[in-house]
Amino acid sequence: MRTSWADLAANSATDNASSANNAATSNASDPPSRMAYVPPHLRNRPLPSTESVAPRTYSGPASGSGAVIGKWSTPRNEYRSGTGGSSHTSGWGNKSGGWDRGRDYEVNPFANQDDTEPKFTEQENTGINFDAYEDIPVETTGENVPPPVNTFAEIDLGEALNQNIRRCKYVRPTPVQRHAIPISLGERDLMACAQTGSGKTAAFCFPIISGIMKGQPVERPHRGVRTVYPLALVLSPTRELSMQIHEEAKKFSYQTGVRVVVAYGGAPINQQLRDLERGVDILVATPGRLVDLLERARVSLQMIRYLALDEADRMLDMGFEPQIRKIVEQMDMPPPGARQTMLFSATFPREIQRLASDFLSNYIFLAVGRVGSSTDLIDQRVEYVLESDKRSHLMDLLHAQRANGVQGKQALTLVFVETKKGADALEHWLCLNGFPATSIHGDRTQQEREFALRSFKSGNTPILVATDVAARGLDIPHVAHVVNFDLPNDIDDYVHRIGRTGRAGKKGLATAFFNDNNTNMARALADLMQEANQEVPAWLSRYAARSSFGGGRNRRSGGGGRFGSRDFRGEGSFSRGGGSDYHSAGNSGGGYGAYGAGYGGGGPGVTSAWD
Ligand SMILES: Nc1ncnc2c1ncn2[C@@H]1O[C@H](COP(=O)(O)OP(=O)(O)OP(=O)(O)O)[C@@H](O)[C@H]1O
Repeated sequence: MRTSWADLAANSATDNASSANNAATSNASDPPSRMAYVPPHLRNRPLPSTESVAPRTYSGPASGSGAVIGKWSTPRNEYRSGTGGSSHTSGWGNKSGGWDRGRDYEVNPFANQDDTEPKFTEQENTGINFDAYEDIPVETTGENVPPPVNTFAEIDLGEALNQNIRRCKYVRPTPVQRHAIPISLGERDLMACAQTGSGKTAAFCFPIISGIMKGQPVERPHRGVRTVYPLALVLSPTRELSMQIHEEAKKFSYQTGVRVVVAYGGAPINQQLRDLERGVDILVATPGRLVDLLERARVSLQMIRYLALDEADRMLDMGFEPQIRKIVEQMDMPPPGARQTMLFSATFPREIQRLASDFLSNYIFLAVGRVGSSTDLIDQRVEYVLESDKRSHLMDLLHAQRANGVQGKQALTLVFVETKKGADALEHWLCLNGFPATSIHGDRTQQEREFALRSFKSGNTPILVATDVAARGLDIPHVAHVVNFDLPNDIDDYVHRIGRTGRAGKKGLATAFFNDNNTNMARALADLMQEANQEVPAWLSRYAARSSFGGGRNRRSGGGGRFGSRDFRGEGSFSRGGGSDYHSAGNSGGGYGAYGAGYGGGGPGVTSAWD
């Protein structure tokens, strides 16, 4: 018999919360344990003059992008409890270590974790359940596919990078890494689809860093003194994801001589310009801010050798496609074939694959698991909840979860809602009812967004109410429970949302509230759950049967079995368990039949806050 959701949440919380609590208490200079709640309508007001808030000051050497200090000169009142500390997360703190590079100085990205959180980190990456991935079917399509590897040692990534992989405590490559890294090192273009939390970031970062380390030294043109010429560009759809990729890439490139800089919107551009001027090999950016930098001629893409699009399907959907085309096709970036292009996501609708092929040259398609499938590490629940009952139902979940949690602590719970207003309202209501919640959405300032995320990650505010701005890519270690308070209109968005838990081989729980407003999702949801070996409630199957011929933004509805709809080019070969015996499997049918217009949109007031 199944255990109840509350037991499950408690179980994942036992793993998660204790470490989260460690994280929350591990650093004596962290902000006080709970920030003062400020209702949404009172946010963004200047602090009373009596309030003393220590300004952030950068006391480290003039340097690297890691030392982004003093970004925000006017702390908001929400920061009251947070500004005193100096080292709550990387990026703000004054860390030590690293090497000199001219007048420059590289911050040691491992300093914090080595000093204060050894157990936390160790548990993090050695706790990965590789057995969970062993049986995942892998499919590759394309000419002369380089064979996969089983260990990092088999790949010649360079000693400095290998050393960082050890520092990250990555013992073995994950399946997507086993396949994608040799393909990229073989200088092939790649479209890669692998489940959420399966290590795609490293899969594109390692070959880029290694390639830059080993490549011929480059003579950058002297177009303008202030124009910089990165060798690699990594684009991602949200600011927080760009920041996260930047943090990861800095760890991987520590002491390799490869310099990584991030540029994203909502933050003062001057600091980013200064970081760029100190030199950049890999630029991680959101599209809007990059276009700004290109138009100011502060960045040239002329020397780009590597282009990586994370969450590539999102980057090429209607919202972003024009900006991406501008960056990739209308500026000075070398064309496909003259650069190496890597596209990564957990979902890849057929139409987006077709668009994406414009950016690629003779590419290899790699699918680890079914395209767009969720990992079966996530226990998925769907409950029928009327709109008017959602709040009380959520409260019941949270109460039970707290009762079952470690030392009565709330496990980290991420609650997705449809609108920004809805996020504010739910956060307010939760706080009024004694649940420590914060929120992240596109109407909050970047400063507030970053603070909310830090507060959630540290466990100070263990409930985060979010719009889809937090749906993709964010790797928050101890999220025990994802609640789809409002279901999205697109099954791929659901896949990304629930993928914020059950990461890196760990188990997680996802609960969705379903009612008659969500009938267009019934079939896709039931199919997805079935595919991930989840129990599909009989009532949901009935809705699914009824809505089989309905429309909705359900891109799977023509889909066939596990190997349905993969490489849109239509040919296929796959291997099971990642072995090297590639053989033709043909195309087992299906396709993303009903994919159509409207992807990524949303009605008035229903925007989901993408950057
Ligand atoms: N080889 C490895 N060994 C151990 N841990 C790893 C390994 N590779 C990646 N990880 C860890 O797994 C977690 C998930 O990785 P990552 O964020 O890259 O996933 P992802 O596939 O990009 O997920 P998403 O689809 O949600 O963006 C991270 O915490 C990362 O540090």
